[in-house]
Amino acid sequence: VYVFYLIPASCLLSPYHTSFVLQKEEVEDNTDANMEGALIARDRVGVQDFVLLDSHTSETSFLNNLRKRYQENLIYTYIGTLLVSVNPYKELDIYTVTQMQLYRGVNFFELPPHLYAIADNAYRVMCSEYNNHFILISGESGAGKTEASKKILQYYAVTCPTTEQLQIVRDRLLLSNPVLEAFGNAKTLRNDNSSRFGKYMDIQFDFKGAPVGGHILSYLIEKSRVVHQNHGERNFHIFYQLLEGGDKDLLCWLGLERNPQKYAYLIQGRCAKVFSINDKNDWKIVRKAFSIIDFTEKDLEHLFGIVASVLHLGNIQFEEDSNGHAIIRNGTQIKWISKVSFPSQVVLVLQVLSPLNVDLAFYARDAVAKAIYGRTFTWLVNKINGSLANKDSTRKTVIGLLDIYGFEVLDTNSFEQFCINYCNEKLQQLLIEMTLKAEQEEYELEGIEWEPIPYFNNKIICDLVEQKHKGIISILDEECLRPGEATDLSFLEKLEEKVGDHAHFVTRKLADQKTRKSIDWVDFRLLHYAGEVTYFAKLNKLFSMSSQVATQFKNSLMSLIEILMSKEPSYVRCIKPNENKEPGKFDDFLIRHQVKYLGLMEHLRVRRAGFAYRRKYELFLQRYKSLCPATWPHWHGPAAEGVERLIKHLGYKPEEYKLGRTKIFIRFPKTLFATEDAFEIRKHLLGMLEACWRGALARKEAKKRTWAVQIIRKFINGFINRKKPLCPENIEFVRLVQYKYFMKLRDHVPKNVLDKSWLRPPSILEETSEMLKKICIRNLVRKYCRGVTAERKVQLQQKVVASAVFRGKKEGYLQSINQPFADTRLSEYTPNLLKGLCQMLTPAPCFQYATPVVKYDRNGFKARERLLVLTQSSAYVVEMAKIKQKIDYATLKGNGVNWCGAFLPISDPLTLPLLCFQGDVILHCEHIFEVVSKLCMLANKQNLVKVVQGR
Ligand SMILES: Nc1ncnc2c1ncn2[C@@H]1O[C@H](COP(=O)(O)OP(=O)(O)OP(=O)(O)O)[C@@H](O)[C@H]1O
Repeated sequence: VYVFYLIPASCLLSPYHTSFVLQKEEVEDNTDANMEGALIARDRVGVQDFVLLDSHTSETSFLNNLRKRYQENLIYTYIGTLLVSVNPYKELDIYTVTQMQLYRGVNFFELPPHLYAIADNAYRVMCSEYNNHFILISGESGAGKTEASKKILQYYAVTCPTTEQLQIVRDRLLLSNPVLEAFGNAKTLRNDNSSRFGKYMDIQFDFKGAPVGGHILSYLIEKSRVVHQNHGERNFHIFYQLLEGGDKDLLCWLGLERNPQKYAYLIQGRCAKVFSINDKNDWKIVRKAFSIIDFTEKDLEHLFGIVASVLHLGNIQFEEDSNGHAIIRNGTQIKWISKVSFPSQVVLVLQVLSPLNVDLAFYARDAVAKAIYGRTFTWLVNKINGSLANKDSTRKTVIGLLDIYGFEVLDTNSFEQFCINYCNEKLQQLLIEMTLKAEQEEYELEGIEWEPIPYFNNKIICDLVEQKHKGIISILDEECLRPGEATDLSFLEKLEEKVGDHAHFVTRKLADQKTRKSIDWVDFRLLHYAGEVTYFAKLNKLFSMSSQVATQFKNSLMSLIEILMSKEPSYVRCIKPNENKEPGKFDDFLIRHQVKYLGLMEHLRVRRAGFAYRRKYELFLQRYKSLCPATWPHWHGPAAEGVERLIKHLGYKPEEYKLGRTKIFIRFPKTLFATEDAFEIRKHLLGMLEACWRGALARKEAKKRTWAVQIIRKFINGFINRKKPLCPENIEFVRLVQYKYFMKLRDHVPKNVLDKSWLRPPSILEETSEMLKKICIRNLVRKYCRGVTAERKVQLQQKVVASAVFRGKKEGYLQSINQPFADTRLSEYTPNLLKGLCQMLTPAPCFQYATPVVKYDRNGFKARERLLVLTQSSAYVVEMAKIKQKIDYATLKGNGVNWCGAFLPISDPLTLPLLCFQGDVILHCEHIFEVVSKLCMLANKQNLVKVVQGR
């Protein structure tokens, strides 16, 4: 089938050939096309893109569409180029390598929504425009963010070009995940493998689009989990993995016991066995991953030493001495800590005697444990970055994957929720700016007048949180740094004083009568873009630390936003369908809540405010051209004009669309749906006609020649044999005939150069078939020539010369064809002569060939035994060791070597071949075809040979 590409462009001018090329594509992608067809057919549930929902978009219709699709296992839906994903909580067969190949390099909207389409689109644009991208994946805990980012990474690992060397990078990128998950993930009530940190990962690609390196940034690891876990939750996985999977010697060296129940930091949540977690197995995976991402045994010794130190720290108990100061009750843990963490010098912190009371001593112990773990996590990320780093300084493009906690609203929202929600507020702001910017840029690019889009800009809330001197974080800083004691009330008062008149800030004092009851005296409420959240502003000893963390977090968020701003965005919004991790259960209330907090309605409004649908003219025309006689089957002018004719024919009203430079913009989904419906009906009718035709053929085979069959056959034959397609329906049949022929031809192409068979084409394909035949034969000949050995090539060259000299001129030539020419005939020479020859040819004048001959005198009667020796430049007639005659090839002129069968010296003279040099030297030899061919080749004078027949 690939041979079809060899057809010269000029052939494509005829409509037949154009449709043949289209047909070819269908043939070539047959399997995928079928699969694609099946997929599309399956995905006719609701709308694949929310922008196509009925114009009065409500949260309810949004939810209905999401539910309808979810119940059919269609977990992905677009809002324009944003992907909404609902966690299926079960394995779906949509992540296979075949699926990856299906989405690879395919236009974004051509296939049903999928993560792979998002990944592929970012990758393709990156490769073609050589720019940077990021994919922002957000959603609440358990919604499927981490799974999504892993699937995208796998997609790149499978579909991007790679070399053996690059496979190491690829493996490191993939295997950094289990290590980070071991140290940064934990079982929570909402998710058995919950990421307790925000992650941004850059994948770097070289100019060929191969992944060559990476870099990870981590945000806000939840350190508090190290010392405390809520009921039913666990500490970070690594602690359990080490205890369950670590071998006996390692645990012994670390002073650890296998039973997690022995460690105070591991039993806070009283979490029973988790069935979805296999710590022992995960330990093996993590250990293997460590070796691939370049961790040495020394690194691991330090790392596990620190993990063990944290566990020992948690078991330290204090008691009061006579001065009311805390003293350590039992020194065992300290000894172990000093042993296993010695290389990291963690122990120094603890060995300082500190005059604290018991409460503060416990607090300090936990603070140290958290700090150690936090720093270890940062070290781990840096170390992984070292192994992913690409040292080569050539320019790379990147795709960043941002897996970050979504908006969080709990019963009690503390400082942590404040940071998380602030982060989401910033990311929403980024999304608005980038979407609107992109929208505006597209309008400008397309030459369409900018229409203001009504939307809520959440910049006002971001400012409320982060503005210098006036924002909540600055006020928190000031309050903690000022002299005197800061309390929750003094902080709240400061807030009321500085931001009290802000429309998105409320406290109990500022609230109206109705809302006052719902806010406590120590609370403040922010009206986020996604909804209201009431924060608990209780100040405690941790507060001053929170202030530093908030500022740090603000700064790292600013630099993250800067990183993202320089890249092209793609968005994935993950939704958790129910609280019980149950497949198939769609909890309306919970999902409505997320739709709101993920800002999906807001995004939809922004996306729909202008035009619901836009598509390149070529693609639009390609899909709908069959709906207008002027554009079907082929439109030969510019696509934009074709689309104009098409929509005029379809009766589009001016307010329903706009025509840009390269795209058509359709304002309302209903306009598009009407077009799509018409297209479907048309396709259906064509399908029926085709089925009818196929049925007729089948009946023909069964020899049931009914009246209907005959009519249809007549009809088909009529236009197949006609040179021009008359109407759109005809062309469908022509394409079918072409398809059938090419499919059959594919199985019947000649297998070798001697195979002369060729499938007879229908008359409309004669010209194409002739070209294909020529191409095919040329290819077979080329293939044959490539398989010829050097020796065989020399033989063939000699045979070609022999043919040129003797074919049709000399009897016996045809019989000799299959006898190979010898390299030389010296073996037939007598030993005495051979000896003489060796003497004579010292030094050798580039000896090429020798054969015994019989020399006759000019009268042709006296015969003498001689040797004919051919060298590079001359022929010698040799007797014993004496050169009797030397004939330079250069001296041979017209009729230089004549052939004659005239002499009759020996028993059956008519068959005896004689060689005559310019009439002077007359030789008789057995292998005349061989001798003359070699002579001609050496003398390079094949045209001087004359074959003389008769006397
Ligand atoms: N596409 C999917 N197919 C099948 N199961 C999935 C898919 N996405 C998520 N899950 C299931 O849901 C669980 C939670 O997903 P995941 O850990 O990705 O959530 P998350 O949004 O990253 O949560 P967190 O914020 O707590 O880290 C997974 O362990 C897996 O069992």
